[in-house]
Amino acid sequence: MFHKRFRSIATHLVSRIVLLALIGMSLFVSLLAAWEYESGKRSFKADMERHADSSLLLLSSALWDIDPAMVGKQVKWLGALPQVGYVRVRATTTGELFEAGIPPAADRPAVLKVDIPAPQAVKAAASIPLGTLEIWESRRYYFEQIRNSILGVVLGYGLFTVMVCAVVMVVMRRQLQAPLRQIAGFASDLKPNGLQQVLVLDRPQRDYVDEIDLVARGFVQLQSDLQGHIAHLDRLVAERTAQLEQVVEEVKSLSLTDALTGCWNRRALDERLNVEVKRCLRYARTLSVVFMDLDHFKRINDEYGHATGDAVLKELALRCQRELKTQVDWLARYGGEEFLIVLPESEAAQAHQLALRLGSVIRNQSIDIDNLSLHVTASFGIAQLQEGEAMDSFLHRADAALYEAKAAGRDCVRFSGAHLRRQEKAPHKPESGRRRFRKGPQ
Ligand SMILES: Nc1nc2c(ncn2[C@@H]2O[C@H](COP(=O)(O)OP(=O)(O)OP(=O)(O)O)[C@@H](O)[C@H]2O)c(=O)[nH]1
Repeated sequence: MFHKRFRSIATHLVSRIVLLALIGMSLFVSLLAAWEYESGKRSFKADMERHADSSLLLLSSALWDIDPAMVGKQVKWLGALPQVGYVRVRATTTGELFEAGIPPAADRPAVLKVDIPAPQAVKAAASIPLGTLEIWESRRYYFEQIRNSILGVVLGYGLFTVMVCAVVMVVMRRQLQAPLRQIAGFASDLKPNGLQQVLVLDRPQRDYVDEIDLVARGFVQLQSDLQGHIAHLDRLVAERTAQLEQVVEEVKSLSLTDALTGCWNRRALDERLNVEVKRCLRYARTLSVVFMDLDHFKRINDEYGHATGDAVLKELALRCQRELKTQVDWLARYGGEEFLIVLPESEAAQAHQLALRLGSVIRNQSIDIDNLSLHVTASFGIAQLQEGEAMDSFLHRADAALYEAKAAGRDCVRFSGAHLRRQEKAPHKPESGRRRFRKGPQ
Protein backbone atom coordinates (compact mmCIF):
# COMPACT_ATOMS: atom_id res chain seq x y z
CA MET A 1 0.00 0.00 0.00
CA PHE A 2 2.79 2.43 0.97
CA HIS A 3 5.80 2.63 -1.31
CA LYS A 4 7.80 4.87 1.03
CA ARG A 5 10.08 3.63 3.80
CA PHE A 6 8.62 3.46 7.29
CA ARG A 7 9.87 5.99 9.84
CA SER A 8 8.31 6.00 13.28
CA ILE A 9 7.09 9.20 14.90
CA ALA A 10 9.40 8.53 17.86
CA THR A 11 12.45 8.42 15.55
CA HIS A 12 11.29 11.61 13.89
CA LEU A 13 10.82 13.31 17.23
CA VAL A 14 14.19 12.16 18.55
CA SER A 15 16.00 13.37 15.42
CA ARG A 16 14.33 16.76 15.87
CA ILE A 17 15.33 16.91 19.53
CA VAL A 18 18.94 16.04 18.63
CA LEU A 19 19.00 18.69 15.90
CA LEU A 20 17.58 21.29 18.26
CA ALA A 21 20.05 20.30 20.96
CA LEU A 22 22.96 20.64 18.53
CA ILE A 23 21.86 24.10 17.42
CA GLY A 24 21.30 25.18 21.02
CA MET A 25 24.60 23.72 22.11
CA SER A 26 26.54 25.48 19.33
CA LEU A 27 25.06 28.81 20.33
CA PHE A 28 25.63 28.18 23.99
CA VAL A 29 29.20 27.00 23.48
CA SER A 30 30.03 30.08 21.36
CA LEU A 31 28.70 32.39 24.04
CA LEU A 32 30.41 30.42 26.74
CA ALA A 33 33.76 30.54 24.92
CA ALA A 34 33.53 34.30 24.48
CA TRP A 35 32.55 34.81 28.08
CA GLU A 36 35.24 32.45 29.39
CA TYR A 37 37.87 34.25 27.33
CA GLU A 38 36.89 37.68 28.59
CA SER A 39 36.55 36.62 32.21
CA GLY A 40 39.83 34.71 31.92
CA LYS A 41 41.57 37.84 30.78
CA ARG A 42 40.07 39.82 33.66
CA SER A 43 41.00 37.26 36.29
CA PHE A 44 44.50 36.92 34.81
CA LYS A 45 45.10 40.66 35.14
CA ALA A 46 43.88 40.64 38.75
CA ASP A 47 46.05 37.60 39.46
CA MET A 48 49.10 39.19 37.93
CA GLU A 49 48.56 42.43 39.83
CA ARG A 50 48.57 40.41 43.02
CA HIS A 51 51.77 38.54 42.08
CA ALA A 52 53.42 41.72 40.83
CA ASP A 53 52.63 43.46 44.13
CA SER A 54 54.27 40.67 46.10
CA SER A 55 57.29 40.56 43.74
CA LEU A 56 57.91 44.30 43.45
CA LEU A 57 59.58 44.63 46.87
CA LEU A 58 61.93 41.79 46.14
CA LEU A 59 62.71 43.01 42.63
CA SER A 60 63.19 46.57 43.89
CA SER A 61 65.83 45.63 46.49
CA ALA A 62 67.51 43.14 44.10
CA LEU A 63 67.88 45.80 41.42
CA TRP A 64 69.07 48.38 43.93
CA ASP A 65 71.63 45.91 45.29
CA ILE A 66 72.50 44.97 41.74
CA ASP A 67 71.80 41.32 42.42
CA PRO A 68 71.03 39.89 38.97
CA ALA A 69 70.77 36.34 40.31
CA MET A 70 67.97 37.34 42.64
CA VAL A 71 66.19 39.26 39.87
CA GLY A 72 66.52 36.29 37.52
CA LYS A 73 65.22 33.93 40.21
CA GLN A 74 62.17 36.08 40.85
CA VAL A 75 61.48 36.43 37.13
CA LYS A 76 61.75 32.63 36.73
CA TRP A 77 59.35 32.16 39.62
CA LEU A 78 56.82 34.46 37.94
CA GLY A 79 57.38 32.77 34.57
CA ALA A 80 56.74 29.35 36.14
CA LEU A 81 53.18 30.30 37.05
CA PRO A 82 50.91 28.20 34.76
CA GLN A 83 48.81 31.17 33.62
CA VAL A 84 51.90 33.24 32.68
CA GLY A 85 53.26 32.95 29.17
CA TYR A 86 56.15 35.36 29.27
CA VAL A 87 57.77 37.69 31.91
CA ARG A 88 60.28 40.38 31.27
CA VAL A 89 62.20 42.78 33.66
CA ARG A 90 64.31 45.50 32.22
CA ALA A 91 66.77 47.34 34.53
CA THR A 92 66.74 51.06 33.81
CA THR A 93 70.32 51.84 34.82
CA THR A 94 72.17 48.88 33.31
CA GLY A 95 69.68 48.15 30.54
CA GLU A 96 69.97 44.46 31.51
CA LEU A 97 67.05 42.20 30.50
CA PHE A 98 65.69 39.35 32.59
CA GLU A 99 63.06 37.09 30.99
CA ALA A 100 61.25 33.79 31.43
CA GLY A 101 58.76 31.90 29.21
CA ILE A 102 58.12 32.01 25.49
CA PRO A 103 58.25 35.53 24.02
CA PRO A 104 54.92 36.58 22.44
CA ALA A 105 54.44 38.06 18.97
CA ALA A 106 55.98 41.47 18.64
CA ASP A 107 52.68 43.30 18.31
CA ARG A 108 51.06 41.67 21.36
CA PRO A 109 51.14 44.12 24.28
CA ALA A 110 51.77 42.94 27.84
CA VAL A 111 48.69 42.38 30.01
CA LEU A 112 50.50 44.02 32.93
CA LYS A 113 53.28 46.55 32.83
CA VAL A 114 54.49 48.13 36.09
CA ASP A 115 57.45 50.25 37.06
CA ILE A 116 59.79 48.85 39.75
CA PRO A 117 60.30 51.64 42.26
CA ALA A 118 63.42 52.16 44.42
CA PRO A 119 63.21 50.70 47.97
CA GLN A 120 61.43 52.92 50.58
CA ALA A 121 64.66 53.71 52.42
CA VAL A 122 66.35 55.32 49.38
CA LYS A 123 63.29 56.63 47.62
CA ALA A 124 64.33 60.21 48.21
CA ALA A 125 67.76 59.63 46.54
CA ALA A 126 66.43 57.76 43.52
CA SER A 127 63.23 59.14 42.27
CA ILE A 128 63.21 57.35 38.93
CA PRO A 129 62.04 53.68 38.67
CA LEU A 130 64.77 51.00 38.80
CA GLY A 131 63.15 49.03 35.99
CA THR A 132 59.91 47.75 34.44
CA LEU A 133 58.10 44.47 34.95
CA GLU A 134 55.97 43.17 32.02
CA ILE A 135 53.80 40.05 32.08
CA TRP A 136 51.97 38.30 29.21
CA GLU A 137 49.34 35.63 29.70
CA SER A 138 49.81 32.04 28.53
CA ARG A 139 47.28 31.67 25.70
CA ARG A 140 47.69 27.94 25.68
CA TYR A 141 46.76 27.82 29.36
CA TYR A 142 43.63 29.89 28.82
CA PHE A 143 42.58 28.03 25.71
CA GLU A 144 42.92 24.80 27.66
CA GLN A 145 40.77 26.30 30.39
CA ILE A 146 38.12 27.31 27.87
CA ARG A 147 38.29 23.92 26.13
CA ASN A 148 37.87 22.07 29.42
CA SER A 149 34.95 24.21 30.37
CA ILE A 150 33.33 23.74 26.94
CA LEU A 151 33.98 20.00 27.07
CA GLY A 152 32.21 19.80 30.39
CA VAL A 153 29.28 21.72 29.07
CA VAL A 154 29.11 19.60 25.90
CA LEU A 155 29.27 16.40 27.88
CA GLY A 156 26.59 17.55 30.30
CA TYR A 157 24.41 18.85 27.52
CA GLY A 158 24.89 15.68 25.46
CA LEU A 159 24.09 13.47 28.42
CA PHE A 160 20.96 15.48 29.11
CA THR A 161 19.90 15.24 25.45
CA VAL A 162 20.45 11.48 25.40
CA MET A 163 18.36 11.13 28.54
CA VAL A 164 15.56 13.27 27.07
CA CYS A 165 15.64 11.21 23.86
CA ALA A 166 15.54 7.96 25.82
CA VAL A 167 12.56 9.16 27.84
CA VAL A 168 10.80 10.35 24.67
CA MET A 169 11.44 7.01 22.96
CA VAL A 170 10.10 5.02 25.88
CA VAL A 171 7.04 7.21 26.34
CA MET A 172 6.30 7.32 22.63
CA ARG A 173 6.71 3.55 22.31
CA ARG A 174 4.40 2.81 25.21
CA GLN A 175 1.84 5.55 24.80
CA LEU A 176 1.69 6.01 21.05
CA GLN A 177 3.58 3.53 18.92
CA ALA A 178 2.32 0.26 20.43
CA PRO A 179 -1.39 1.24 20.57
CA LEU A 180 -1.24 2.84 17.12
CA ARG A 181 0.30 -0.30 15.64
CA GLN A 182 -2.42 -2.34 17.33
CA ILE A 183 -5.11 -0.07 15.86
CA ALA A 184 -3.50 -0.24 12.39
CA GLY A 185 -3.36 -4.07 12.57
CA PHE A 186 -6.97 -4.22 13.71
CA ALA A 187 -8.07 -1.93 10.86
CA SER A 188 -6.24 -3.91 8.18
CA ASP A 189 -7.68 -7.21 9.47
CA LEU A 190 -11.21 -5.85 9.57
CA LYS A 191 -13.54 -7.49 7.05
CA PRO A 192 -16.97 -6.25 5.97
CA ASN A 193 -18.56 -9.39 7.43
CA GLY A 194 -16.60 -9.11 10.69
CA LEU A 195 -17.48 -5.58 11.72
CA GLN A 196 -18.78 -6.76 15.08
CA GLN A 197 -15.16 -7.47 16.13
CA VAL A 198 -14.17 -5.34 19.12
CA LEU A 199 -10.93 -3.34 19.29
CA VAL A 200 -9.23 -4.07 22.62
CA LEU A 201 -6.03 -2.14 23.33
CA ASP A 202 -3.31 -3.52 25.62
CA ARG A 203 -3.18 -0.47 27.84
CA PRO A 204 -3.41 -0.15 31.61
CA GLN A 205 -6.62 1.20 33.07
CA ARG A 206 -6.51 4.93 33.72
CA ASP A 207 -8.90 7.56 35.01
CA TYR A 208 -8.54 9.81 31.97
CA VAL A 209 -8.73 9.47 28.20
CA ASP A 210 -6.13 10.51 25.65
CA GLU A 211 -5.93 10.78 21.86
CA ILE A 212 -5.48 7.02 21.46
CA ASP A 213 -8.72 6.43 23.36
CA LEU A 214 -10.44 8.95 21.09
CA VAL A 215 -9.19 7.11 17.98
CA ALA A 216 -10.33 3.78 19.42
CA ARG A 217 -13.73 5.27 20.27
CA GLY A 218 -13.95 6.67 16.72
CA PHE A 219 -13.27 3.16 15.41
CA VAL A 220 -16.07 1.67 17.45
CA GLN A 221 -18.42 4.38 16.15
CA LEU A 222 -17.26 3.82 12.56
CA GLN A 223 -17.81 0.05 12.85
CA SER A 224 -21.28 0.53 14.23
CA ASP A 225 -22.16 3.07 11.51
CA LEU A 226 -20.81 0.75 8.83
CA GLN A 227 -22.79 -2.17 10.23
CA GLY A 228 -25.92 -0.05 10.16
CA HIS A 229 -25.17 1.10 6.64
CA ILE A 230 -24.53 -2.44 5.40
CA ALA A 231 -27.71 -3.70 7.06
CA HIS A 232 -29.61 -0.87 5.40
CA LEU A 233 -28.06 -1.73 2.03
CA ASP A 234 -28.87 -5.43 2.53
CA ARG A 235 -32.48 -4.53 3.28
CA LEU A 236 -32.57 -2.28 0.24
CA VAL A 237 -31.07 -4.95 -2.01
CA ALA A 238 -33.53 -7.56 -0.71
CA GLU A 239 -36.40 -5.14 -1.26
CA ARG A 240 -35.26 -4.22 -4.75
CA THR A 241 -34.59 -7.88 -5.63
CA ALA A 242 -38.11 -8.81 -4.52
CA GLN A 243 -39.52 -5.95 -6.59
CA LEU A 244 -37.42 -6.98 -9.55
CA GLU A 245 -38.47 -10.61 -9.21
CA GLN A 246 -42.08 -9.49 -9.09
CA VAL A 247 -41.61 -7.35 -12.20
CA VAL A 248 -39.83 -10.22 -13.97
CA GLU A 249 -42.68 -12.54 -13.02
CA GLU A 250 -45.20 -10.00 -14.31
CA VAL A 251 -43.27 -9.50 -17.54
CA LYS A 252 -42.90 -13.24 -17.93
CA SER A 253 -46.58 -13.75 -17.30
CA LEU A 254 -47.44 -10.93 -19.72
CA SER A 255 -45.19 -12.38 -22.36
CA LEU A 256 -46.98 -15.71 -22.10
CA THR A 257 -50.54 -14.48 -21.57
CA ASP A 258 -53.01 -13.14 -24.09
CA ALA A 259 -53.82 -9.58 -23.08
CA LEU A 260 -57.46 -9.72 -24.19
CA THR A 261 -58.68 -13.04 -22.87
CA GLY A 262 -56.16 -13.83 -20.13
CA CYS A 263 -55.50 -17.33 -21.41
CA TRP A 264 -52.12 -18.59 -22.72
CA ASN A 265 -50.90 -16.83 -25.86
CA ARG A 266 -49.41 -18.36 -28.98
CA ARG A 267 -45.88 -18.24 -27.65
CA ALA A 268 -46.81 -20.06 -24.46
CA LEU A 269 -48.81 -22.52 -26.50
CA ASP A 270 -45.79 -23.42 -28.63
CA GLU A 271 -43.54 -23.89 -25.59
CA ARG A 272 -46.02 -25.81 -23.46
CA LEU A 273 -47.45 -28.00 -26.21
CA ASN A 274 -43.98 -28.92 -27.41
CA VAL A 275 -43.09 -30.16 -23.92
CA GLU A 276 -46.43 -31.93 -23.62
CA VAL A 277 -46.02 -33.71 -26.97
CA LYS A 278 -42.50 -34.86 -26.08
CA ARG A 279 -43.61 -36.11 -22.67
CA CYS A 280 -46.54 -38.08 -24.15
CA LEU A 281 -44.39 -39.59 -26.89
CA ARG A 282 -41.65 -40.64 -24.42
CA TYR A 283 -44.05 -42.21 -21.90
CA ALA A 284 -46.65 -43.37 -24.46
CA ARG A 285 -49.39 -41.22 -22.93
CA THR A 286 -52.50 -40.00 -24.70
CA LEU A 287 -52.90 -36.38 -25.73
CA SER A 288 -55.71 -34.67 -27.62
CA VAL A 289 -56.30 -31.14 -28.83
CA VAL A 290 -59.45 -29.28 -29.83
CA PHE A 291 -59.36 -26.35 -32.21
CA MET A 292 -62.30 -24.03 -31.54
CA ASP A 293 -63.23 -21.24 -33.94
CA LEU A 294 -66.17 -18.82 -33.72
CA ASP A 295 -68.47 -18.95 -36.70
CA HIS A 296 -68.89 -15.83 -38.80
CA PHE A 297 -67.09 -13.73 -36.25
CA LYS A 298 -66.26 -11.16 -38.90
CA ARG A 299 -69.95 -10.30 -39.07
CA ILE A 300 -70.01 -9.41 -35.38
CA ASN A 301 -67.09 -7.09 -35.87
CA ASP A 302 -68.65 -5.59 -38.93
CA GLU A 303 -72.12 -5.16 -37.41
CA TYR A 304 -71.34 -4.20 -33.80
CA GLY A 305 -67.81 -2.95 -33.90
CA HIS A 306 -64.45 -4.25 -32.83
CA ALA A 307 -65.00 -3.58 -29.12
CA THR A 308 -68.06 -5.83 -29.12
CA GLY A 309 -66.04 -8.43 -30.98
CA ASP A 310 -63.43 -8.24 -28.23
CA ALA A 311 -66.06 -8.69 -25.53
CA VAL A 312 -67.39 -11.75 -27.36
CA LEU A 313 -63.91 -13.26 -27.50
CA LYS A 314 -63.43 -12.64 -23.78
CA GLU A 315 -66.75 -14.26 -22.97
CA LEU A 316 -65.94 -17.21 -25.21
CA ALA A 317 -62.59 -17.75 -23.42
CA LEU A 318 -64.36 -17.50 -20.06
CA ARG A 319 -66.94 -20.14 -20.97
CA CYS A 320 -64.20 -22.37 -22.29
CA GLN A 321 -62.19 -22.08 -19.06
CA ARG A 322 -65.27 -22.97 -17.02
CA GLU A 323 -65.78 -26.14 -19.02
CA LEU A 324 -62.18 -27.29 -18.51
CA LYS A 325 -62.74 -29.10 -15.29
CA THR A 326 -59.42 -30.80 -14.69
CA GLN A 327 -56.27 -29.02 -13.59
CA VAL A 328 -54.29 -30.52 -16.43
CA ASP A 329 -56.41 -29.22 -19.33
CA TRP A 330 -55.55 -25.79 -20.60
CA LEU A 331 -56.64 -23.19 -23.10
CA ALA A 332 -54.61 -21.01 -25.46
CA ARG A 333 -55.58 -18.36 -27.95
CA TYR A 334 -54.20 -19.58 -31.23
CA GLY A 335 -54.90 -16.35 -33.09
CA GLY A 336 -57.87 -14.10 -33.95
CA GLU A 337 -61.09 -15.87 -32.97
CA GLU A 338 -59.43 -19.27 -32.85
CA PHE A 339 -58.58 -21.13 -29.62
CA LEU A 340 -56.82 -24.40 -28.89
CA ILE A 341 -57.79 -26.62 -25.99
CA VAL A 342 -55.06 -29.04 -24.88
CA LEU A 343 -56.19 -32.17 -23.07
CA PRO A 344 -53.34 -34.27 -21.66
CA GLU A 345 -54.25 -37.84 -20.67
CA SER A 346 -57.42 -37.61 -22.82
CA GLU A 347 -58.38 -39.60 -25.84
CA ALA A 348 -60.25 -38.21 -28.84
CA ALA A 349 -63.56 -39.46 -27.45
CA GLN A 350 -63.16 -37.40 -24.28
CA ALA A 351 -62.14 -34.40 -26.36
CA HIS A 352 -65.28 -34.97 -28.40
CA GLN A 353 -67.44 -34.90 -25.29
CA LEU A 354 -65.86 -31.63 -24.25
CA ALA A 355 -66.31 -30.08 -27.71
CA LEU A 356 -69.98 -31.06 -27.79
CA ARG A 357 -70.52 -29.61 -24.34
CA LEU A 358 -68.75 -26.41 -25.24
CA GLY A 359 -70.59 -26.12 -28.54
CA SER A 360 -73.88 -26.44 -26.68
CA VAL A 361 -72.90 -23.83 -24.05
CA ILE A 362 -71.89 -21.36 -26.77
CA ARG A 363 -74.91 -22.00 -28.88
CA ASN A 364 -77.54 -22.01 -26.17
CA GLN A 365 -76.35 -19.18 -23.93
CA SER A 366 -76.60 -15.75 -25.47
CA ILE A 367 -73.73 -13.32 -24.93
CA ASP A 368 -75.10 -10.12 -23.38
CA ILE A 369 -73.05 -7.00 -24.00
CA ASP A 370 -74.60 -3.67 -23.02
CA ASN A 371 -78.06 -3.82 -24.60
CA LEU A 372 -77.10 -6.48 -27.09
CA SER A 373 -77.90 -10.13 -26.78
CA LEU A 374 -75.74 -12.03 -29.24
CA HIS A 375 -76.11 -15.62 -30.30
CA VAL A 376 -72.97 -17.23 -31.61
CA THR A 377 -71.82 -20.68 -32.52
CA ALA A 378 -68.42 -22.29 -32.84
CA SER A 379 -66.88 -25.08 -34.85
CA PHE A 380 -64.45 -27.67 -33.45
CA GLY A 381 -61.67 -29.80 -34.91
CA ILE A 382 -60.20 -32.63 -32.84
CA ALA A 383 -56.98 -34.64 -33.12
CA GLN A 384 -55.35 -37.24 -30.90
CA LEU A 385 -51.55 -37.52 -30.89
CA GLN A 386 -50.31 -40.50 -32.88
CA GLU A 387 -47.23 -42.56 -32.15
CA GLY A 388 -44.06 -40.75 -33.14
CA GLU A 389 -45.99 -37.76 -34.49
CA ALA A 390 -44.44 -34.27 -34.58
CA MET A 391 -46.24 -31.32 -33.01
CA ASP A 392 -46.77 -29.54 -36.35
CA SER A 393 -48.38 -32.57 -37.92
CA PHE A 394 -50.55 -33.07 -34.85
CA LEU A 395 -51.83 -29.48 -34.99
CA HIS A 396 -52.19 -29.66 -38.73
CA ARG A 397 -54.55 -32.62 -38.40
CA ALA A 398 -56.65 -30.82 -35.77
CA ASP A 399 -56.81 -27.75 -37.98
CA ALA A 400 -57.81 -29.87 -40.95
CA ALA A 401 -60.61 -31.33 -38.83
CA LEU A 402 -61.77 -27.79 -37.96
CA TYR A 403 -61.71 -26.98 -41.64
CA GLU A 404 -63.96 -29.95 -42.23
CA ALA A 405 -66.33 -28.75 -39.49
CA LYS A 406 -66.51 -25.33 -41.14
CA ALA A 407 -67.06 -26.98 -44.47
CA ALA A 408 -69.77 -29.14 -42.99
CA GLY A 409 -71.82 -26.05 -42.23
CA ARG A 410 -70.20 -24.90 -38.91
CA ASP A 411 -71.48 -25.37 -35.33
CA CYS A 412 -70.28 -28.95 -35.34
CA VAL A 413 -67.33 -31.14 -34.35
CA ARG A 414 -64.95 -33.06 -36.62
CA PHE A 415 -62.16 -35.53 -35.89
CA SER A 416 -58.89 -35.92 -37.65
CA GLY A 417 -58.26 -39.43 -39.02
CA ALA A 418 -60.47 -41.56 -41.32
CA HIS A 419 -61.48 -44.14 -38.73
CA LEU A 420 -62.70 -41.44 -36.36
CA ARG A 421 -64.20 -39.19 -38.93
CA ARG A 422 -66.73 -41.91 -39.57
CA GLN A 423 -68.33 -41.11 -36.25
CA GLU A 424 -69.56 -37.82 -37.68
CA LYS A 425 -71.34 -37.11 -40.90
CA ALA A 426 -69.14 -36.49 -43.95
CA PRO A 427 -68.39 -32.80 -44.50
CA HIS A 428 -70.22 -30.63 -46.98
CA LYS A 429 -68.45 -28.74 -49.66
CA PRO A 430 -65.89 -26.44 -48.13
CA GLU A 431 -66.62 -22.76 -48.18
CA SER A 432 -64.27 -20.77 -50.22
CA GLY A 433 -61.87 -18.51 -48.32
CA ARG A 434 -61.55 -20.79 -45.24
CA ARG A 435 -57.97 -20.63 -44.02
CA ARG A 436 -55.72 -23.62 -43.70
CA PHE A 437 -53.42 -24.63 -40.91
CA ARG A 438 -51.21 -21.73 -39.95
CA LYS A 439 -47.93 -21.57 -38.18
CA GLY A 440 -48.68 -18.34 -36.41
CA PRO A 441 -51.51 -16.02 -35.44
CA GLN A 442 -53.20 -14.11 -38.21
N1 LIG B 1 -62.70 -7.90 -32.27
C1 LIG B 1 -61.67 -8.59 -32.65
N2 LIG B 1 -61.65 -9.13 -33.87
C2 LIG B 1 -60.65 -9.92 -34.27
C3 LIG B 1 -59.55 -10.14 -33.42
N3 LIG B 1 -58.66 -10.96 -34.07
C4 LIG B 1 -59.18 -11.20 -35.26
N4 LIG B 1 -60.39 -10.61 -35.41
C5 LIG B 1 -61.29 -10.60 -36.54
O1 LIG B 1 -61.87 -11.89 -36.67
C6 LIG B 1 -62.34 -11.98 -37.99
C7 LIG B 1 -62.08 -13.34 -38.54
O2 LIG B 1 -62.67 -13.41 -39.82
P1 LIG B 1 -62.64 -14.73 -40.67
O3 LIG B 1 -61.24 -15.35 -40.65
O4 LIG B 1 -63.20 -14.38 -41.99
O5 LIG B 1 -63.56 -15.71 -39.91
P2 LIG B 1 -65.09 -15.69 -39.62
O6 LIG B 1 -65.73 -14.41 -40.02
O7 LIG B 1 -65.28 -16.09 -38.22
O8 LIG B 1 -65.62 -16.79 -40.59
P3 LIG B 1 -65.44 -18.33 -40.33
O9 LIG B 1 -64.34 -18.54 -39.41
O10 LIG B 1 -65.19 -18.89 -41.67
O11 LIG B 1 -66.76 -18.76 -39.78
C8 LIG B 1 -61.65 -10.87 -38.79
O12 LIG B 1 -62.61 -9.89 -39.16
C9 LIG B 1 -60.63 -10.31 -37.85
O13 LIG B 1 -60.44 -8.92 -38.02
C10 LIG B 1 -59.57 -9.55 -32.11
O14 LIG B 1 -58.67 -9.71 -31.31
N5 LIG B 1 -60.65 -8.81 -31.79
